[in-house]
Amino acid sequence: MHRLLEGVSLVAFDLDGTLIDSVPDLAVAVDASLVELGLPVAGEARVRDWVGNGSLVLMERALRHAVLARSGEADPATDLRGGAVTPSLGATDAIPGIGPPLRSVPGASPDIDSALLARAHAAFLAHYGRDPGAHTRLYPGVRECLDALREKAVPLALVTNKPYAFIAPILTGFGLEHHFALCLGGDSLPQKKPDPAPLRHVAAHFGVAPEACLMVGDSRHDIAAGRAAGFRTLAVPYGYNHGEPVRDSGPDAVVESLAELV
Ligand SMILES: O=C(O)COP(=O)(O)O
Ligand SMILES: [Mg+2]
Repeated sequence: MHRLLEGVSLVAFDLDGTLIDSVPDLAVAVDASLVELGLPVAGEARVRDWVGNGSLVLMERALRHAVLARSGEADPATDLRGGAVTPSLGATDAIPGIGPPLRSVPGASPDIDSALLARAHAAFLAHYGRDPGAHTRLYPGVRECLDALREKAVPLALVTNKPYAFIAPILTGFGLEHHFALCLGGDSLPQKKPDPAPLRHVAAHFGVAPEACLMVGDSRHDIAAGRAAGFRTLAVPYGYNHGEPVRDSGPDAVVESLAELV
């Protein structure tokens, strides 16, 4: 058993990039949505760097990239990875929602019209919802870890920024729907990670002191939320962290596989 688990009465897991490699399905849905809007596709490698702040921000990042790509200014050095999360109203013109050819400085983030973002997000939810687990896989060590924690009778919670509606179909596909006593999606509360509110909610729900709770995740948002909530924090390095090493966020420990936890 990992030292961080000593005295722990509740474990909260992140989902995407921690338990499941969901990017193949997310990328298919992002690209199908972009095609529907007449925009260039993004591809799996880019989508991997955009996951982590929920589906609306994912589509905002995808639109920013598509607008730059369409105007021939997509720049591999452009940092859209953990980029802007506040949609702003932009001019609309040729394609509804996208402004005139961008007078952008390389690396600048174009404004995205809120109506276009709403359309793109609705398209994404429809495409992804068709079969959110089709090409999604559990990471090695995950089942072993969850089964062992269940045997130890440690209550488990799932705290993801993914919309709540997708959690059950994915967990059910892996036969893991009974492992979690509580699941929160990115739309379950007004706040999502890195805000500590979802983790505080989980700790309060089970009546466990934050010091006796462990947050396990793959991104800086999980570690920041865990720390701000007073949880212990454990990171896995194989997931999605906007292309940055999650170690840089200062988790209490890092494990290569969740099997090391138990
Ligand atoms: O939907 C996302 O952006 C990522 O979800 P996660 O919080 O499970 O990593
Ligand atoms: Mg994650």
